[in-house]
Amino acid sequence: MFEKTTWIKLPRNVLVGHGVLDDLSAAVEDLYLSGRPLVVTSPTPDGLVGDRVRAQFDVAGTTAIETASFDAVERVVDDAEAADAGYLIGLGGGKPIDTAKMASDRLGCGFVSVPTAASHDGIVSGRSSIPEGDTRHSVAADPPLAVVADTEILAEAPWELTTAGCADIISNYTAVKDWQLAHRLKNVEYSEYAGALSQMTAEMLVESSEAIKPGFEESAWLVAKALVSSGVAMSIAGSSRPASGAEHLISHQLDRLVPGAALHGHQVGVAAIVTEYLHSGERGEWADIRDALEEMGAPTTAAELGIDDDTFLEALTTAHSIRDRYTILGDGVSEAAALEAATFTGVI
Ligand SMILES: NC(=O)C1=CN([C@@H]2O[C@H](COP(=O)(O)OP(=O)(O)OC[C@H]3O[C@@H](n4cnc5c(N)ncnc54)[C@H](OP(=O)(O)O)[C@@H]3O)[C@@H](O)[C@H]2O)C=CC1
Ligand SMILES: O=C(CO)COP(=O)(O)O
Ligand SMILES: [Zn+2]
Repeated sequence: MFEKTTWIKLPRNVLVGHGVLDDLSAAVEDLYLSGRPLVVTSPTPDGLVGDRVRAQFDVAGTTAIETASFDAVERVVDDAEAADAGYLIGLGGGKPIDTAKMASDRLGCGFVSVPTAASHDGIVSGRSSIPEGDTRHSVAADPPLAVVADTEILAEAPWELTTAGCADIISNYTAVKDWQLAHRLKNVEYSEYAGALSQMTAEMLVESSEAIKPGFEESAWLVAKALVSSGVAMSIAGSSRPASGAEHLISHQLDRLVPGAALHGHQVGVAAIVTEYLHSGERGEWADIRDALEEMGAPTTAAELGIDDDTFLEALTTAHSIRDRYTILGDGVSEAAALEAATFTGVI
């Protein structure tokens, strides 16, 4: 008997464009959700657009979180239960969106993603990435039922948040290579559809790089569309594999070693330069990745991340151990090989 089953969960309504925040209630109404929403946000987004969101609903309340943590998830769950909320609206960057995503999974209720920064592809994905002590849990959760990405708001956010989103997408190149490698060496299941979509998303963004400049709302639109596409690739795969390989392991390890040093997307971008070198050597495409990041104004060195060389090297040599995910890091990169890769590529 043929036993393979595919279950792909995708957002139903995706709105990307100028002023679409004011269409949030219409996008939600179209989902036939019942009950009142709890708005899950953080201080800056709440101050910027919280009232514009609340004005559209009879809200059950607002929970503002400072950091993404399991405690924050618990707080949201408690607040939602106390207020008898019917669904959650995650409003802000990755912190409140991931927290709302995981809390909605715990509550068994719907969740709507309203990003105020185009900073990474978690705004659309069915993964929640929550740090706890020394580890970072990437937990499967349902993707948002709707995504409402107002390009006017995204374009007004600090430019570095947008370049972080670009770098998160560019890192799809190396993530797909790692996934293919794991498929060949470890028989890890590989989805041609998800791999192709993820790679194409990175290619299209790089081809548009000249149009990605601060002060242009079209830039926010291009990046937001790429983030949606990358999130869909993860949904098709049922894992973050299409968008998270060795470069993400290194970034997660940096989060442990130097929490808050740099944005997620910027860290994975710099790490991707090195992992591309590990994949394809001196004449490989690592310089193309570096040039694309540079063109978009994203960091290309550890120093530009605000991270010292030794810490970067420590992350590079230890990242393989933080998660059961086979990548080009194999069972560990030696100190000498790490130094060679990072210096040859100019990352340190
Ligand atoms: N699920 C997934 O697949 C992924 C999840 N993540 C997770 O996302 C988190 C990081 O997300 P990221 O978005 O980078 O970080 P944050 O949510 O911390 O946002 C970054 C900063 O930008 C501020 N901010 C947000 N929107 C605006 C705006 N419009 N204008 C001005 N400032 C703004 C935030 O303010 P404030 O401090 O008030 O919040 C914060 O200081 C991490 O926890 C990471 O694990 C990352 C990648 C993928
Ligand atoms: O950041 C991500 C994809 O860009 C999610 O990846 P993780 O599963 O490594 O948290
Ligand atoms: Zn990422």
